[in-house]
Amino acid sequence: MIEMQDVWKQYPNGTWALNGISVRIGKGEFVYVVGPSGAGKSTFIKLMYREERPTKGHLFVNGFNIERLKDRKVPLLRRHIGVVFQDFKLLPNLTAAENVAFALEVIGTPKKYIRRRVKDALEWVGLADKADLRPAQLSGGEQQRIAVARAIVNNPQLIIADEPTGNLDPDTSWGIMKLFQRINDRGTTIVMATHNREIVNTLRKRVIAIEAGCIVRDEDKGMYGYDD
Ligand SMILES: Nc1ncnc2c1ncn2[C@@H]1O[C@H](COP(=O)(O)OP(=O)(O)OP(=O)(O)O)[C@@H](O)[C@H]1O
Repeated sequence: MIEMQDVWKQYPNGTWALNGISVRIGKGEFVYVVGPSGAGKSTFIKLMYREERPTKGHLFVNGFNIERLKDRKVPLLRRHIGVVFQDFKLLPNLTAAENVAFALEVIGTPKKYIRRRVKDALEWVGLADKADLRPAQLSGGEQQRIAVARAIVNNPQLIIADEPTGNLDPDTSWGIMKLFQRINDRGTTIVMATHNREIVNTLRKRVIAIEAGCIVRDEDKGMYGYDD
């Protein structure tokens, strides 16, 4: 599903964020990406949905060769990937339902399918009754549930999450993790960067630790392993 072969990433200002990453993540895996601030976790994740391009090395995601992927083909890649962010990134002027629908509109889903699928996704995250509210009228946890609905509405093979519980209190965070667990139970691969020690040490999964742009640990049912 994801294969990185000696991937390096340098930003235009000269910073090397990744220094030779090789890793394979199989279909249906649930992987936490951990490491100190500035270690390269977000960069690692951004390469997977072609938000950033590798400077050197080979990277394949869902059968797409990311280094060779033309800009106009990026939507084809993203059709099979759902992304969840720390700050939700919902569009403020759209309702919850419209935010979820937008993800289908941009990939050209026929209108007649959109309404049903949005309704199913909102029911799935338990927020069918908030469909007509705007993000500002929702709690942080509810906004993140809407973001999860948006990520899964197209039934992607891969969910990428960058600190999805970073802005949430512990109880709300566990609610979001239950959703991720259910998504993974359906066979969807999950890659999640996190600083949440309690979640990593309780809901045990594969742990990839990145430090200074290198993978320093890769364990099945691993632990968080940092004091921050
Ligand atoms: N757009 C950018 N331009 C220049 N440097 C960047 C850019 N994005 C990230 N970096 C640098 O690349 C390195 C890795 O950053 P990255 O955001 O991947 O780390 P991180 O592990 O996700 O950190 P955090 O846990 O704080 O989110 C850092 O030194 C950072 O300053």
